[in-house]
Amino acid sequence: MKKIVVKFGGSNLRRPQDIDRIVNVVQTYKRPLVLVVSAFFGVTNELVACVQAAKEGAGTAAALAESQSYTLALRALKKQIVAANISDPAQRARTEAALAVRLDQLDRYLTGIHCIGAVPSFVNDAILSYGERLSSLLLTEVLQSRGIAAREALPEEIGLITDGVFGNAACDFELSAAKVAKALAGDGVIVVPGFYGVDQNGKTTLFGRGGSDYSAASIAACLGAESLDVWKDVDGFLSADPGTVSAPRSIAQLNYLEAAELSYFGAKILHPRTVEPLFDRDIPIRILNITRPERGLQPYTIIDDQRRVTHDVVKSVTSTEDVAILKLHGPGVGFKPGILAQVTNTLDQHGINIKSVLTAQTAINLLVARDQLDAAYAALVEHHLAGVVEVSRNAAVAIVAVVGDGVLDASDVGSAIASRALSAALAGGVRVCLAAAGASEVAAYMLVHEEDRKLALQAVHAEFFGA
Ligand SMILES: Nc1ncnc2c1ncn2[C@@H]1O[C@H](COP(=O)(O)OP(=O)(O)O)[C@@H](O)[C@H]1O
Ligand SMILES: N[C@@H](CC(=O)OP(=O)(O)O)C(=O)O
Repeated sequence: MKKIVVKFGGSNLRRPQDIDRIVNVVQTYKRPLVLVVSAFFGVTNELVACVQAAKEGAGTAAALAESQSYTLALRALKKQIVAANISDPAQRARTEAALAVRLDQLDRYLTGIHCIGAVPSFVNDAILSYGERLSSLLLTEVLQSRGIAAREALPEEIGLITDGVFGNAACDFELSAAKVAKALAGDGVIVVPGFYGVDQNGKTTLFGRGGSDYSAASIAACLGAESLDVWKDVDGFLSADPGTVSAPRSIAQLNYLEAAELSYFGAKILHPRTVEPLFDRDIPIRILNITRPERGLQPYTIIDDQRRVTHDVVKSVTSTEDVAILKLHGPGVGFKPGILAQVTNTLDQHGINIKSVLTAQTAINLLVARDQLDAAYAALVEHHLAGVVEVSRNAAVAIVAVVGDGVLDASDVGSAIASRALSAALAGGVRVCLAAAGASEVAAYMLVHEEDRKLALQAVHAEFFGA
């Protein structure tokens, strides 16, 4: 029987008693499972803050004291969770002892960076993985205490090998697939901490923030799983971020392309690369809501390869501020051959990814991640590109995208979608800097002034889904 890979994230782990809901879900499946689990809500952010304080304090006593007070708070939180979920005193003591071993490891890493006054990338990734390492241990122990045959399997033990890029790794399927499948064979429930794999030397490499979705997708791909079931705290993929738009609609089905574009353009519900490993393996992603136990295992959203153009074409509207514009000005930059090649080579040498390129006769617009803007600007200014008279940058922008199969269709409805979105934004008073349609079959986007992001999202959502 094929396995189901089930992912529980921080949205399912907010309070100590939330573990109970997870145990109930696991029992509902009544079959062997691979669980991928994230850190408790907020824990990774705290670890990031600890590392940041260490970097800034560069080995000072104050920064060390801050780290120690954080790990003490984490110990207290874990004790609370154990007390809320394990009633047998002997097992409680055993779990606390096992957690203490892991917390001691974390303490040693944190003390180490204070001693050397620096945070090497491999240590950074190791430290940030502890939220997940604590959750997987804890969940395994709680499942065992409820009579469920469960065991923990760490990425370094099962051979989840990455390309070795610290902070933003990708899974190496050639090296991982067979080993992971073998290690995760067999009955029972196997709990794997998400968020990281290991390089070929066994060093922890993170999959980027929110990366447990991608861990789970990678494991599902290695196993040729029946499905990847992702449990969240909302009714599946929604027509917009519920934090910005009131009463967005639940989307019953998305195809892989649509889901990939939505995550790329900022829909926070899935890590941007979650769909990648599943695309050509035909493994569906099912999104379920842990706060609605009455629905059992019925998903709200299924993401698969079915390409369906709905009557209203647009399935979701999304936005992100993780973007900036780099503009190369020159009287004939759009005309001269070779400039773009030089630009991409230069940025590539500095490890900068170009999200999009829009050219005109007198300007080349490059969209890059906001945190790479300054490095990209410096690299291009330093390179002195022939024909470029000025390089300018603008970080005060946001992307708003409409996504749905058929958005760029030549039919009347499809071709009207991008202009409807743009008109709705403009009519709502949004300052639009740039618009693009055609780069993807299923998405069109516009760049707006960052202060107008919410307004734009609300106006465009209202245009397609009603106010
Ligand atoms: N289009 C969207 N559809 C559904 N949820 C969204 C969307 N955009 C943003 N979200 C947010 O994503 C959250 C779930 O994702 P996340 O917090 O990353 O879960 P987890 O931590 O479990 O991985 C929801 O609580 C919701 O606020
Ligand atoms: N805990 C990590 C990884 C992760 O994926 O978390 P979540 O599943 O809660 O998005 C983070 O916060 O980045």
